[in-house]
Amino acid sequence: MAPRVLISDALSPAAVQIFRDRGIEVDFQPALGKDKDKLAEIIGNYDGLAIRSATKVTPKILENAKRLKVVGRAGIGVDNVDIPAATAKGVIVMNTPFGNSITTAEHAIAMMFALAREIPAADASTQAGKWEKNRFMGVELTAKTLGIIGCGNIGSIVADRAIGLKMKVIAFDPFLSIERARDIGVEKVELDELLARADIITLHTPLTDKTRNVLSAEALARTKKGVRIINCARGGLVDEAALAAALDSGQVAGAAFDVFSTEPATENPLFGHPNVICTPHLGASTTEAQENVALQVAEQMSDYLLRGAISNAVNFPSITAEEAPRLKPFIELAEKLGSFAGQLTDTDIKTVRITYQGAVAELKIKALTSAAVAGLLRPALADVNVVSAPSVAKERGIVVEETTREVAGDYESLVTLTVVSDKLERSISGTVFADGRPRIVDIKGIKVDAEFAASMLYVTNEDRPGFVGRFASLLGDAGINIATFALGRDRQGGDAIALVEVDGVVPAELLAKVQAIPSVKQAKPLVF
Ligand SMILES: NC(=O)C1=CN([C@@H]2O[C@H](COP(=O)(O)OP(=O)(O)OC[C@H]3O[C@@H](n4cnc5c(N)ncnc54)[C@H](O)[C@@H]3O)[C@@H](O)[C@H]2O)C=CC1
Ligand SMILES: O=C(O)CCC(=O)C(=O)O
Repeated sequence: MAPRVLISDALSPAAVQIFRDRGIEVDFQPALGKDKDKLAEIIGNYDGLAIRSATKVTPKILENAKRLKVVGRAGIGVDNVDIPAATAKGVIVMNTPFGNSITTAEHAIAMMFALAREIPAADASTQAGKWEKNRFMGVELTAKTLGIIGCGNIGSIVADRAIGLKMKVIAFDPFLSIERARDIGVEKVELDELLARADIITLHTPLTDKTRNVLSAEALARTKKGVRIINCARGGLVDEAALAAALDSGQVAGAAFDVFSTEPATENPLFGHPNVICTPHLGASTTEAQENVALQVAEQMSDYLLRGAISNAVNFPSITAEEAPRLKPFIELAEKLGSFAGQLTDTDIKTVRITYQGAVAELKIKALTSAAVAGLLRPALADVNVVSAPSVAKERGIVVEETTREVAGDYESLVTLTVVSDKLERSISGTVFADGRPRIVDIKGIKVDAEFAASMLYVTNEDRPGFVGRFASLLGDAGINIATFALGRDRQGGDAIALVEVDGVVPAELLAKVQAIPSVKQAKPLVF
């Protein structure tokens, strides 16, 4: 069945075409994002959801999204998606981190000019027939200092354009290296210095606990008198009420805002102030940017739904379309090793250690580790998956450690999963043979060679004569056919294991009889 995608915001129709060309069924309902009840009602029919900013992907929507695999944000900010809730449900969330950066930077520059020359007010006055030539006296931008808070993709494009306008650019961004600052021609400063020196401040950070109200009443009081402030990033970065007061007092000469603490913004402390310019979150609204992000999100979502390739996911490592087929058998191996250990472990798991040896060490091991942890947890938590597994493990206090060793041993690739609980430490190793099928090659240091089969019986016993005969005849008497039989032991007369593939489910009475064989220590049915 072809995957189905819902577009619930006003994306460029270019996205619809991409989905159709790739053989994905698509429903384009650009106004649906505003109707959360209707969205909750129909989301269960879709594998993918493509959005801009109007759709809020809440826990309630996700609760109903039974087959949803991916949310694609045609844009940068994913603050309208509950990422922890999506991750917990195993839904990949991807964005398009560069497609609208130039356009948004241009909007900030446009806002800067509009503020410097009071263009909106002058326009309104002129068109009202007033010809108030003496009312509007602007400021020149050349040689002024622009303070950028958040100098990432958009901030650095703004810096580039401002340098072209012969402005001096200073930036506050704790993650901006001195080298990068030098390369892009900005002076890296601390926030206090930026506040004290900037003639114009423009914000380009995401909204986080650290950036919320970065321009608070107290910060605004430390700005240069007559500063102008631009926010084309996220509402909530500036304390709007404090800014309105600073505009009233003349501490701030003007403000240009594209984003507001509540959106859609129908009322706001800044509205109606003579030195304020507002736009309705138009930063990304150009034909070019919308086409870029729509095409990109549709390509990314199609690649994931059809080929398992992941790019620009905010809650999972990237996997290219080339890597996906190489990774697939190892994801299966890791998940099954995890499942093997999970089915055998009844006690609280403290630590999971996964070692990747040989060629597999060069693959995206983060994805493999997530798969192993998902397999490990699934016997206890049915709906954990590769995306949600790391956060579920963290929630349960399970430490996940991964190690890579490039040197190959007996196998070209070897994955070893060790589970540590209060009572025991258990290791199991596997590999993928040339046929692409995962194999178990070592259990607790005992060499075996077995495939993972739908129904298996795992037995540990003392290595004594007679076990195999009794065991096989018990299965035969119960009418259980043995498909494959793998044996291993650490030494003659030592610990031995049997891993048997059987047709059908192992009945409880048979299990009890196997457990009653004197040399048997443990017998456990396993399903894969
Ligand atoms: N108005 C609009 O329509 C649009 C708004 N945006 C918003 O613009 C913002 C920036 O986007 P990008 O530049 O693409 O993101 P980015 O991730 O490339 O850059 C953000 C920068 O903020 C910095 N930063 C993080 N915490 C900080 C802190 N506490 N103090 C100072 N700097 C900090 C980061 O180090 C990074 O360099 C995002 O929030 C995004 O949602 C993006 C596109 C359109
Ligand atoms: O889609 C939009 O218009 C908003 C863009 C935006 O805010 C973003 O990409 O972060």
